[in-house]
Amino acid sequence: ETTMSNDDAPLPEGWEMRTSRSTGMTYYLNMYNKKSQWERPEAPADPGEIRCSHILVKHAESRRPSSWREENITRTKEEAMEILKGYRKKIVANDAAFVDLATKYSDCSSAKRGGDLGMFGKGQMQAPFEEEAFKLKVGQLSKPVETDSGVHIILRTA
Ligand SMILES: O=C(N[C@H](Cc1nc2ccccc2[nH]1)C(=O)O)c1cc2ccccc2s1
Repeated sequence: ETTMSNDDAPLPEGWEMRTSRSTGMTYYLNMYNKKSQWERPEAPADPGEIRCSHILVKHAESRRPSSWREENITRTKEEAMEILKGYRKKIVANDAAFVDLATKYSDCSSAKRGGDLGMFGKGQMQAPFEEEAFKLKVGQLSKPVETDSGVHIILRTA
């Protein structure tokens, strides 16, 4: 064995270890695209597409300062950030469910789907949103993210 093999370390996200039925050799399966490789992966598998929900709080400088819940949104960006941090605190403290706050308060039309945006790949969402979303592990909640639409918190669901 020339290189140090860390077979007991956990595999990076999105990979699973398999044993070849014919040779008994260990190989690695990318759970997103079902491709296999002999080499132990060093980095998370590229998910290609992920699924997220979000809570958006718009403000006066939002690209479209209007939503299903408020025809003319006048709060400042700072106020929007404070409101959103309040929601994040409740979710983290388990005082409120993400989906309930999204349904009641998100200024995105996805509020009707509990904040769910469905599956998306790179190049579909505004860059700051995409950048933060693709960093998240499944089940992880982002810090507040600013886009031209307003201020968001993102929950990766798949
Ligand atoms: O862009 C949308 N809605 C905008 C607000 C908004 N801006 C966003 C920017 C990034 C990610 C989600 C975002 N939602 C609006 O309602 O003014 C979307 C609504 C929905 C609804 C269902 C699935 C995807 C989407 S994307």
